[in-house]
Amino acid sequence: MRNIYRIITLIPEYRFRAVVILFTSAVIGLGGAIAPFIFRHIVNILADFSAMRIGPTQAARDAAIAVLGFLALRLALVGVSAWLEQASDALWRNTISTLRQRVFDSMTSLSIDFYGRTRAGDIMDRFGTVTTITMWLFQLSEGTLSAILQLLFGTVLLLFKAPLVGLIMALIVPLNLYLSVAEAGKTRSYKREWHRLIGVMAGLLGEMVSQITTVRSMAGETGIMSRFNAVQRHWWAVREVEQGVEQKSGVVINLINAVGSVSTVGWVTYGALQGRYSPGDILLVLTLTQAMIVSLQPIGRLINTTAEVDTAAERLVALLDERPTVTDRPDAAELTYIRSIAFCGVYFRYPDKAHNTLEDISFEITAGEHVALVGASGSGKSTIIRLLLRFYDPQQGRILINGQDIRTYTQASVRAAFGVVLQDVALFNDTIARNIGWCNPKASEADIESAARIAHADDFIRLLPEGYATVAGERGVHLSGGERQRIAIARAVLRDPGLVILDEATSALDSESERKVQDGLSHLMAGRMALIVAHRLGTIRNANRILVMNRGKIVESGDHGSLIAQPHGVYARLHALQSVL
Ligand SMILES: Nc1ncnc2c1ncn2[C@@H]1O[C@H](COP(=O)(O)OP(=O)(O)OP(=O)(O)O)[C@@H](O)[C@H]1O
Repeated sequence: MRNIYRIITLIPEYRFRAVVILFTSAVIGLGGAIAPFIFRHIVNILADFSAMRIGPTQAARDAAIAVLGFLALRLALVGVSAWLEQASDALWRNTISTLRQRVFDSMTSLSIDFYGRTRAGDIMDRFGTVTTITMWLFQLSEGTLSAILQLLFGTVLLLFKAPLVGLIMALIVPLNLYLSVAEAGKTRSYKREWHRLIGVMAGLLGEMVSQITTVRSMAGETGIMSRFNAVQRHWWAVREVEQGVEQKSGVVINLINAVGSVSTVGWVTYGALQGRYSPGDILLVLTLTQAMIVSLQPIGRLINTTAEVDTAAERLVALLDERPTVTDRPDAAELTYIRSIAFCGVYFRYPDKAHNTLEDISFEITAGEHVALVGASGSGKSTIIRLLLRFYDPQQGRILINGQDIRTYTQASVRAAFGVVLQDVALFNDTIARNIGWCNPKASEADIESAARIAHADDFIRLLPEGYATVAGERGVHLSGGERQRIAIARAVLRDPGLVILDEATSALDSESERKVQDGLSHLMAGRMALIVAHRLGTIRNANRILVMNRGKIVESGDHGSLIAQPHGVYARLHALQSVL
């Protein structure tokens, strides 16, 4: 219950309404428990009438009053139940939406390293448990408390009316609860394991769907299917063992209840033959004990589901307990403009790596300057950009913006001041217009179209079936690599950034597309500071400074002319190689 309790503490605002619903459902349950007393009263009236202890008029009047009382009770229960159903559903909608929102907010605030080590499918699976948990909470609030109260009430009443029957029930009820709790304890580790396996399966499915082109093109379906089947078989085996434990405990509980049920019927019948009970009493005791035994079963099942829901909640709590590794200082200021950027002796190691990815990186970009990063694959160029975007903080050294440590500014304002065009352009399943303006909600249609014109995207957008209203992304129109890049450039233009960050696409575009992309980029970068990760040296000839990287270090620095003049330099070698190609 620890994890479910943690989840409940996340939504304290609904506590009062939940208590009212719990109380009302208890009242309904107790209302239902009054019925056997009315039946008892009616049977006693009929017995008195049969034995001629009362006349027909009085019997008819008393019976009519009792039936009317029963009618009033049922009508009241119908009314209160209708209110309860509506109130419970409203509360369920509120809690589920609030919890979903909290999980979503928490996911959006986590640092990038979390997404590097957690599979998307696994996150989706944990997100889905919000529904399981809230459904369970309402199952609990709707019937359980009243069932427990009925059991208590029934046992106490039986202890007075038929002490031996009461005693039997006083043993059966706690024994049932004890065995159900013990069963839940024994099966907990299995439940935890199969929930984990469901997460793994969801992860595999997510991976397969997002990488479908790679999987298809390499005929990798069999490979991924056999990985999935192996996890599925493991899940099957765990579930089978768990079911075995549950079954054993279920048989023991049912046997105890059967013995209890038969002995109460036997004892009451014996008592009646001895003349100790009136017909009404017999009916009352038998109805009560049978109702109690019947209600024990769902309570047992609920204890079992509680354990299951608690393990699901454990996975959700673990997700919610994740804290961003990169956070804003409480006194962080808003960055409103950029005058200069500087890396000063920066060392950086990825959390899961044993060695430094960047070592002693120092460089500066001042107003209007274009600085390019070149070097072999894996030399750390993109990592520099990731640090600038504050996906990670360096372990040593400082990154300065306008002479101030980057950590003195809020992350959002730093990122908002950048116009980023990365290699992989992600398009959302939305219109082209919204894809361009998605992080500038205030941008008008005219602003979006003007940005698209600067990025040389307007011409191809207008040729799409619905122009700017055409849906792109996962289920939308397919755009080529060059077109996606131009969308990304339009996005960056719209932001009017202080610094343009460009991770140049590795795959070559056709010359027409390349020219348009380059043209768009030139417009974007004109008069602005820019940091460019370059794969093709031809595109950075005019950069003010080129930083050549090798194994996490800057090994050469200068403009194209000065670097090319070093015949044994890394840049000159790279340049010679690309010229040959
Ligand atoms: N999220 C990550 N976690 C751990 N290691 C990483 C991560 N991202 C990159 N690396 C490692 O850091 C090193 C530098 O990677 P980086 O992406 O910065 O290289 P790069 O110079 O941009 O390469 P490329 O030109 O191929 O894009 C590589 O060894 C890479 O494996």
